[in-house]
Amino acid sequence: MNGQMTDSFPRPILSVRDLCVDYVTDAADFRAVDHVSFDIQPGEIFGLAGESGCGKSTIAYAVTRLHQPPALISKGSIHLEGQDILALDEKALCQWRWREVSMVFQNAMTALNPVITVAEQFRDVFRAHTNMRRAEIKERSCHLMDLVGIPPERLNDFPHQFSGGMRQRIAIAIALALEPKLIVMDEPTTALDVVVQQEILSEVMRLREQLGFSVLFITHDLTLMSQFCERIGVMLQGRLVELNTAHAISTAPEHDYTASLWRSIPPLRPSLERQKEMEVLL
Ligand SMILES: Nc1ncnc2c1ncn2[C@@H]1O[C@H](COP(=O)(O)OP(=O)(O)OP(=O)(O)O)[C@@H](O)[C@H]1O
Repeated sequence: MNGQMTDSFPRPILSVRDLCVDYVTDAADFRAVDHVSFDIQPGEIFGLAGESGCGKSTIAYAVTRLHQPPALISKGSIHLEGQDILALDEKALCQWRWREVSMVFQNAMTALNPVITVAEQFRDVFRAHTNMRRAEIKERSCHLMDLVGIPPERLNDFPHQFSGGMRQRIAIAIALALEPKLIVMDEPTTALDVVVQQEILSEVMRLREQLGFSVLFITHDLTLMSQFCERIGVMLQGRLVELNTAHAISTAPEHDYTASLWRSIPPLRPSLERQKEMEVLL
């Protein structure tokens, strides 16, 4: 497969090799992730695309070691900056999450605790992972709110007092709190309207420039993904069937399934250029 980028980047931040994840139940075993390998480079936004049920979220949970039974990693390896993630015990994992890798999921309401203020949610993360004092935590929380474009005065509000887009920005701010190397975003903007979606993703790109983190971005929306990601892996029934630059995936998909994903998106106002591309694919 193309798009490995080995020449320009000497060492990946995340390296997933030959990963297999099974759902093991009394009734049957089901292989949700089937021998998947990919790397994410420092500062790269890497996308995983594919239809519902192809195993994207299972990979997100495995990479963050948030997977729970019946999910079982039955084969392969995951390294973050050379560290073997599958070898970490629970205590090490607690230190590792947020500091090295953090997560933003689809529904911020489930990520944010509805009964405590946003300030308290920041405080929880800082208290669990740093020795920062109260004043320092407040200052850092204000800075993070500012970074994602929400007035710091709103720190004392509760999650339900914010719009869906603002809640997702707050989830991103908390994910950035300890300056992790990798942020896993699983359908982070799916529940939002397209304008807010674009705003938030532009914001993430800007923050990435500023802070240098990498992103594993998961969505079923290939159009959005191709605007946002440098490289894309396309999944089908647990397998990674194509991995390439976003440009190549959108202009010259190599796998029939990738081409069929594009065909399934109805263009609202296709440009002449796009019409020609579509004709080639069809
Ligand atoms: N707890 C579970 N027990 C058994 N099978 C599961 C479980 N969770 C997920 N699966 C199965 O694993 C496969 C991969 O699911 P996964 O959620 O990773 O897909 P996805 O690509 O993220 O889909 P979506 O975009 O709908 O979230 C699916 O076939 C799903 O039915």
